[in-house]
Amino acid sequence: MSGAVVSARDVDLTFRTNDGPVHALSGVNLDIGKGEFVSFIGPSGCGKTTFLRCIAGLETPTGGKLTVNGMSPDEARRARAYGYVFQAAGLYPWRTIGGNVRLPLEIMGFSKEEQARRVRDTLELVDLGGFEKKYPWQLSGGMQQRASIARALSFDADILLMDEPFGALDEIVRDRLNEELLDLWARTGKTVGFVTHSIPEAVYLSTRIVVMSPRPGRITDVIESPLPAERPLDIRDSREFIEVAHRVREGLRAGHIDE
Ligand SMILES: Nc1ncnc2c1ncn2[C@@H]1O[C@H](COP(=O)(O)OP(=O)(O)OP(=O)(O)O)[C@@H](O)[C@H]1O
Repeated sequence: MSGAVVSARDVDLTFRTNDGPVHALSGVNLDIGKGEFVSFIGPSGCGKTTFLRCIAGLETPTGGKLTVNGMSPDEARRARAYGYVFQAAGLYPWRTIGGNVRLPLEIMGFSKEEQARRVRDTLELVDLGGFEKKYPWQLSGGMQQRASIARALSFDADILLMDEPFGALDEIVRDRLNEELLDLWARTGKTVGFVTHSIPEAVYLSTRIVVMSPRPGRITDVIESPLPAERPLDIRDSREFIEVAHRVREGLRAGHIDE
């Protein structure tokens, strides 16, 4: 697909370790179009994080070609093409929530007025309007993760990369954040790359689900979601949802048998 936001062609990555080479990614081919929500799912060690880090220019493939917005990932990183959300919220405890969200804006040299406006707007966007002056420890785990999403959105990059952002949260909070994330995605039109271990989370959120398997890390299935854009939580009881979840599970199982 020309004009893809992310384009991967035969991407390979082998880590050299003291225990010998680790083939983390093998022959990865994938295009991610503008505005897609693409989830990566697979067992531990299948290379999900590694692939996300390659897109972010934080790891360099040892083979193949990878472009982000038509540039090398490293150029895209320097052009601030993406915001990145980690599994742990990673907020600085000595900064307020507003101060944390402001940090990338300070580093990028936005004016004081622009910083203030963007902090206010992005905190509103993640429903943390009244919490700018609070410290991270004063917020629940789910609220901290929303603040870390606000930090990744504050400079309005078109791409949002999320590495198991809700993995450490309980089921109910996770459900709510999933709903909020879908709403945010619909309102902002970002292109999202999302790593998860959870089949329901992947199926609920994604326009496409990329199933991966380990040793070597590779793509075993890519599933186009038939679900409508509008997704209330109880869509998880629908036949379409259960069918997609079933196909993901089959993909995971097939990858396992291949090992
Ligand atoms: N910097 C590194 N040096 C050496 N090996 C690495 C490095 N980073 C990752 N690996 C190895 O590459 C493989 C893929 O790791 P990766 O973290 O991408 O998997 P993952 O699918 O994200 O797993 P998890 O779900 O546990 O986070 C694993 O075998 C891992 O041990």
